[in-house]
Amino acid sequence: MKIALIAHDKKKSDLVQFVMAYLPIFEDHQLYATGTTGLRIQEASGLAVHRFQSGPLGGDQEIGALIAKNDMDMVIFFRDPLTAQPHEPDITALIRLCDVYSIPLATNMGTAEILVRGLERGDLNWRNVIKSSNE
Ligand SMILES: O=C(CO)COP(=O)(O)O
Repeated sequence: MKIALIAHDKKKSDLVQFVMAYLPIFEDHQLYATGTTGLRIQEASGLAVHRFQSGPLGGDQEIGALIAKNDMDMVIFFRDPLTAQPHEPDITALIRLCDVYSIPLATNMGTAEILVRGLERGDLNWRNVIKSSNE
């Protein structure tokens, strides 16, 4: 599965810890991230992460483009709800696209735990069915 990992600055350490906690699961999947988040995850975990632009420079939109092509299976986006972001429209657009394409989206660690455990159990295998029917 293709998983997008994104975190705002005050949530980056949480996301890195989350990835480390579930390393054996994340190792089995293709990881994508916005620029700075991806760098932090790569440095901490040694995992290969495809990095897009930093969020304020268009990274959220690049991930959104993959979602619009139904080419992203899960988004884990640790948002900071207490800090204004200069690229708020991009963030809203990314979340909207997840809803348009029914892409599982976690915006906090509590939901991310459920998604990742579900991923391990095979709860997201329906994504393979959708992708093969689109080919
Ligand atoms: O701003 C972001 C998401 O909206 C994250 O971008 P960075 O991972 O580059 O900090």
